[in-house]
Amino acid sequence: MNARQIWQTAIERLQERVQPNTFTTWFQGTSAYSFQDGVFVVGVSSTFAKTHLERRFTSLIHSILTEITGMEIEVQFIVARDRPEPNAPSEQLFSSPRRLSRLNKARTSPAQHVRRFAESAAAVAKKSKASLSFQTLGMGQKPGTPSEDYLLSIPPQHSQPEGDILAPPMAGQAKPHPTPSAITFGAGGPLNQRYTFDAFIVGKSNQLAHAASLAASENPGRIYNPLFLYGGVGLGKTHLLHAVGHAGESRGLTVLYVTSEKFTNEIINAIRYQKTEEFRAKYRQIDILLVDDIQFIAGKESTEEEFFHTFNSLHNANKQIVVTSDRPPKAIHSLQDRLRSRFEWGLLADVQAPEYEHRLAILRSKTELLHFAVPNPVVEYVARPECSSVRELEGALNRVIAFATLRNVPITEQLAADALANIYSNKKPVTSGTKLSIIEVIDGVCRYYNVESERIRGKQRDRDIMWPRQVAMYLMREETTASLQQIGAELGGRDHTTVMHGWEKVQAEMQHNDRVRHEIATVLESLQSRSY
Ligand SMILES: Nc1ncnc2c1ncn2[C@@H]1O[C@H](COP(=O)(O)OP(=O)(O)OP(=O)(O)O)[C@@H](O)[C@H]1O
Repeated sequence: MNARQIWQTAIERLQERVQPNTFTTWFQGTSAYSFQDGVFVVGVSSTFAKTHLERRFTSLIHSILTEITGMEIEVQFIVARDRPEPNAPSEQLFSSPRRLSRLNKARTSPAQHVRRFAESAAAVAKKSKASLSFQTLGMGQKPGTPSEDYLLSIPPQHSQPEGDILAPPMAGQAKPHPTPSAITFGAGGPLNQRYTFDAFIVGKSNQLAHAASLAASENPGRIYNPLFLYGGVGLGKTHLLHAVGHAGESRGLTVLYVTSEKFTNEIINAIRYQKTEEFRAKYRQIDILLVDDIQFIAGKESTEEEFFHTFNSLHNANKQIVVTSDRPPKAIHSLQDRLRSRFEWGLLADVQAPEYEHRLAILRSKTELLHFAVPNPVVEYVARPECSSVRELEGALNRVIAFATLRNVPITEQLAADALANIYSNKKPVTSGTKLSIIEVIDGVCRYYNVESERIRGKQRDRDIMWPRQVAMYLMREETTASLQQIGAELGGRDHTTVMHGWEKVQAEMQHNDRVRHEIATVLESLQSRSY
């Protein structure tokens, strides 16, 4: 793997671990600058971005790069315009046998691996799709006392295959021009082996989604087509999507799983290199199309257009379509009506946060899968209400087990309390930064745009006040713990859908406009520097 490929993989993992808008703000426009002698240099577009990335994301990037390469990596950032010839040395890095052997020597020792896992566990505990797998403990293992083999057997994270997503170019630099032949429309993402129906624990919160997914997998294209699964983060939508895929594959059907980002990138490249026919051929020969996070195609005209035609052609041929989203179609405001109505055509099934008993059942099943004897009081402790997403629950459990392993002590409630002290207190995880209050956001936005808070809260709809108001909505949703309703109430009694619309407007602008991205980052920076 050269530096660009490593960064491409890292970017995909970062996208899974940070909020979409955080990703857009801070990681779009970054690139692999160089990778030499264990030092990975990330090219960024401004000194401001460099400072912010260094402060907030160094440890996350470090742990992801270490996962990908299997080596301890030092991360540095450089404002890309400082040096004009990025990547030149890095391309040869892994092709040189001498370098390879040097790097192999630098490979992480088991002890380092254990330490690193413990360090990164805190970061991934809150939001991680890490698929850790664990070897069965040896016979005679004392219950509740995990062996170190457990940690040493942690494989690198489930990685996406090399896709056709190009590493994003640095700001101000010409986009890389792959030759058309370099663009491939291969298979979609791989299905995660762990995400099966058998491993999915059904409770009240996901009963409908589970039953519908099972039915769709047993009668693909015949009932519930499309199947639209929606709900909050980490609640099992992707798991169900993959489970449908596994069931389809086991019947010999052609299954394609794709994230909407990958779908979008394929379309962009297909249009750019006149490969739309190839693109269409690929998508129209499949039996089951699984698209994750469909909400991200909203507002992307060509992607929506192409998806619309793909949808129609598959649906007409009775091929199964299953999509996931973080919200129902009617709440995806910038989605074309014709797509919205097609999504509503089949079955909409939501997944909610699991209630306490359901969380207990999920945790018990996870401990069984991990072959770990975790005492009941500890399972009950981990199932505490603070962990409302299953991903968080998994992270918390992994962390408790890692703590016990590292210290070579039994898993007790006290140990769980120690392991989860940061997570189960009100502190936010390192990568999320400190949460702001909605008043701080209003004050900061007013200061930045030089407008009075009464106007932000008022009824005026002039352009000069609409934008700051929408920025306030966006930042309140992202940077505070307030609900949409609370934000609306604070902003002069507005409806939660208006807040959602404001958030989407800013989000969409940030995706297409560097200047806006920078502007929002600056407002946020000013807010955070005052709140520390
Ligand atoms: N009911 C369940 N039983 C067992 N495991 C579950 C269940 N729900 C979720 N999980 C596990 O929780 C983790 C997160 O689930 P998943 O990635 O499917 O969430 P998601 O809803 O797609 O989240 P996002 O919107 O962030 O993509 C996965 O490891 C998954 O296996």
